[in-house]
Amino acid sequence: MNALQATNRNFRHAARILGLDSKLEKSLLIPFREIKVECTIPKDDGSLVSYVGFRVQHDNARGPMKGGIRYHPEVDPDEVNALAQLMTWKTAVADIPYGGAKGGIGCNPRELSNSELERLTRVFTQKIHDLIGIHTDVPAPDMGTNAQTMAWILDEYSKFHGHSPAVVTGKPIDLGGSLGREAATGRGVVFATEALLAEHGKQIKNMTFAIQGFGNVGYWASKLIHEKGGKVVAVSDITGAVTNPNGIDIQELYKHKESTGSLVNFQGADDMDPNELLVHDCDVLIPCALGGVLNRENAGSVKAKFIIEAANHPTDPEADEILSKKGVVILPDIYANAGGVTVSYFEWVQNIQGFMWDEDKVNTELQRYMTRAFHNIKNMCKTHDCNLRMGAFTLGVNRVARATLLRGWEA
Ligand SMILES: NC(=O)C1=CN([C@@H]2O[C@H](COP(=O)(O)OP(=O)(O)OC[C@H]3O[C@@H](n4cnc5c(N)ncnc54)[C@H](OP(=O)(O)O)[C@@H]3O)[C@@H](O)[C@H]2O)C=CC1
Ligand SMILES: O=C(O)CCC(=O)C(=O)O
Repeated sequence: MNALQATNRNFRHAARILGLDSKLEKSLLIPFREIKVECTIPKDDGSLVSYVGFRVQHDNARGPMKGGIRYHPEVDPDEVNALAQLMTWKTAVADIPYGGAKGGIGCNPRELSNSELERLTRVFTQKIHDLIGIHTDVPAPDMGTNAQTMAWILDEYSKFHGHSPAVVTGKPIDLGGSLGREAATGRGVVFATEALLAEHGKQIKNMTFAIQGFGNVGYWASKLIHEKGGKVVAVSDITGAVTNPNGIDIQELYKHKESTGSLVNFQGADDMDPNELLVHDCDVLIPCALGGVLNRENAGSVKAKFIIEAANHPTDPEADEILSKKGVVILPDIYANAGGVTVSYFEWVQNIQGFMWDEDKVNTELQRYMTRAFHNIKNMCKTHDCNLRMGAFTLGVNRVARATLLRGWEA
């Protein structure tokens, strides 16, 4: 089952629980608009290379569509569709006034120079500039993209539409980015973890964590967990994995990766097989990289008691079933990683107001939104006697369904 089939299945399950009308269900599932563009750029050596870029705008019943842009070799239309749909439910779970979208380019950013990445981003923006906008669709970073990518989109978009900082979020502070946005997804993951653990009479301090991915989300989540006294006993990235049963010093590991480009051969930990990361002995597993990493092959061997889905759709439905039978508690992506889009919303609000918040205000508001969403999900779990994933899906789908019905269908 691919990402789209899995996401559709979860949506349909939620629609059944909510007793949605079948026509409304169908209309919520079909994307508002799917964009596919060809992007040809000259490489640094003068040769031409073509890439395919996608933007799927899933739903706008609750507000402008919102979601990241991913640069990764495995980007495909079904995955972007699934990720766009997840954004619709995520923004509704977080109760921010947005719909959902996602974009991506099938490329390997590691194999492109900075100037090639800039040309590719500008060509992609030229192709989609009339379909995105402050009140229509607002992109942000995702895997393989960052604040610099957003700066190029902002600059290219502004050539057509005038200076428009609110057209993207996750941009550099000097161009109107928000304090706290870079750390926001990881910080939100930590607030979500704290809310979940508190329900189980536990806290981060002294619990053990295994973290897959050491990019934006993985780095910030592991750094903040380490600062709160949690023991990060294993970390992996695309280059390998390291482990230390006494806890890894995350800042030292970060410096090591900065200087060597890799996690391996770090003095403060032992190298380990990266395939072992997801089944490593720990209390809490946090996937922060690719989708579909937990599947029927490895789910039975997972030792963690809690899984926090910082990545999007890291658990496929078969793994979901195996893990819940084992009693593993899964905090779903559409809630666990919503801190990023929540602070993106704060950034957009600041741009529109022309007023900058200090970082404490951003973090305090983020915690309030994450805690409120957790309690709303728990209420749905009680009402519908369902797990946290269905609690989050029913919460999000119900909000979008209500907004859609209120708008009405008259042509
Ligand atoms: N950025 C954000 O605000 C948000 C991101 N997310 C989700 O979080 C996840 C991570 O995104 P983000 O941190 O932004 O992306 P980044 O590109 O910053 O980091 C991705 C990380 O995953 C690692 N990685 C890639 N492939 C593998 C692999 N096969 N095994 C182990 N590690 C791997 C990369 O390794 P290396 O460092 O070696 O390249 C990198 O450390 C994605 O699923 C994304 O959709 C969700 C909400 C918001
Ligand atoms: O910050 C945003 O707008 C979107 C972040 C994102 O792509 C995600 O939550 O998956």
